[in-house]
Amino acid sequence: MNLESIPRQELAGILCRMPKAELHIHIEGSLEPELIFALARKNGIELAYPSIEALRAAYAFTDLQSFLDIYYAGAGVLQTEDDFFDMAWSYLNRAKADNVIHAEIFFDPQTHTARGVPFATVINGLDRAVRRGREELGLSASLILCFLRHLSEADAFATLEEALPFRDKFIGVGLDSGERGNPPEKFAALFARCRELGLRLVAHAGEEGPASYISDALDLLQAERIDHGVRCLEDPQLVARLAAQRIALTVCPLSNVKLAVFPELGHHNLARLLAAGVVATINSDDPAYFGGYLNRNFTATFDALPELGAREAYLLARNSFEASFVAEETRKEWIAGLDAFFADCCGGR
Ligand SMILES: Nc1ncnc2[nH]cnc12
Ligand SMILES: [Zn+2]
Repeated sequence: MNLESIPRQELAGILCRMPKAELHIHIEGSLEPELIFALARKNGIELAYPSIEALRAAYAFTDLQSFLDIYYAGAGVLQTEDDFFDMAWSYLNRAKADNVIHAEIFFDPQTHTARGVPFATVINGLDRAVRRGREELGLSASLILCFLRHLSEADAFATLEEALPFRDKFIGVGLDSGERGNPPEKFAALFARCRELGLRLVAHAGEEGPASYISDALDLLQAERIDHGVRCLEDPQLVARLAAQRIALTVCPLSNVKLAVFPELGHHNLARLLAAGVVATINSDDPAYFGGYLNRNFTATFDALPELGAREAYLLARNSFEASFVAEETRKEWIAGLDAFFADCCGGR
C-alpha cells in the first residue's frame, strides 16, 4: 500500500469516508442549542438566553472554566429518561454520518444527580440509545462514567455506589471537569477501587494542567488512556514513555483552540506527537460547543497542518481502533477493514 501516492486533494474525502472510532466525546457536549431550547420548553425551564442565536453567541470561551460554566448550565434542561435518550440518539446518528463505527461515550452523572435527577434516569436513557444504535445503525458504542474532579473524592465514591447496580451498562470510568488545582492524586483511592471492580480507566490530564498530571494519572490512577494529554511535549521523558508503552492520547483539536490551549489550529502539536511515535487519536470532545463533529475535527486539522498526509490519516484511524476498549479480535477485524479501505484508495497507484 503506497499511501504517499494519494494526492492531497483526495485527502478530505478520505478523512470523511474512512472508518474510525471516537474515544473522547462528552454526551452532554453534544447537546445542540436547538435541543437545549426544545427541552427547556418541554420541561418548563427558563434559560438565561432569550434565543438560540443568543446562546450560540455566548460560546466564546477564554479557557476551560469559562466553557464548563455554560456547559453545566446547558445540561440543566435534561430531566427525563427520554431527554437523555434523545441527546444520545442524536449524537449516534451524527457519528454514523461521519463514518464512526465505534464510540466510547463519556457521561457526567454528578451534573444530573446534584439537580435531583436519579442516576437510573440518566443511564437508562443513554443505554437505550446505545443499544438502539447497535441494532439500527450498526454502530458499536459503550458508556464511560466520568467523575467531576472539582468535587470531592467522597462525592465520587457515593456516585460509584449509585452506579454499581447498573454495572453492566458502562465499561469504565474517567475523570473530567476543571483540571487546575484538582490533581490525579485527589482520586487515587477511588480509581484503585474502580480497578478492583474491573472497570476500564481513563483520565483527562495535560489539557490545561501540567505534564506531571499525565505522569500522575498513569502512576497514581493507573489510567490506561489519557484524554487530551497534549502538554506531554513539555516533558521529553514522558513522551518517550507514552510512545514505548503505547499509551494512547485522545486529542481534541477544535476543543483545544476554542479553550485557548493553542492559539490556532496551525499551532497544534498533533503532527509532532505522531512524529514522536505517540498513539494519538482525533476526537470531538464537546462538538455542539466547539464547532464540529469528528470529520470536521479531522478536515480542519489536516487543512491547518501540512505535515499531515495520507499516512497520518491511516495512522489516526488505526490508532483509534487500537486504543479502543473492545476485544482484540474485533480490533483486528476493524483494522483489516481499514487496510482494505486504504488499499482501495491507493487503487493501482
Ligand atoms: N474539555 C474538557 N475538559 C474537562 N472536562 C470536560 N468536560 C467536558 N469537556 C471537558
Ligand atoms: Zn473532554
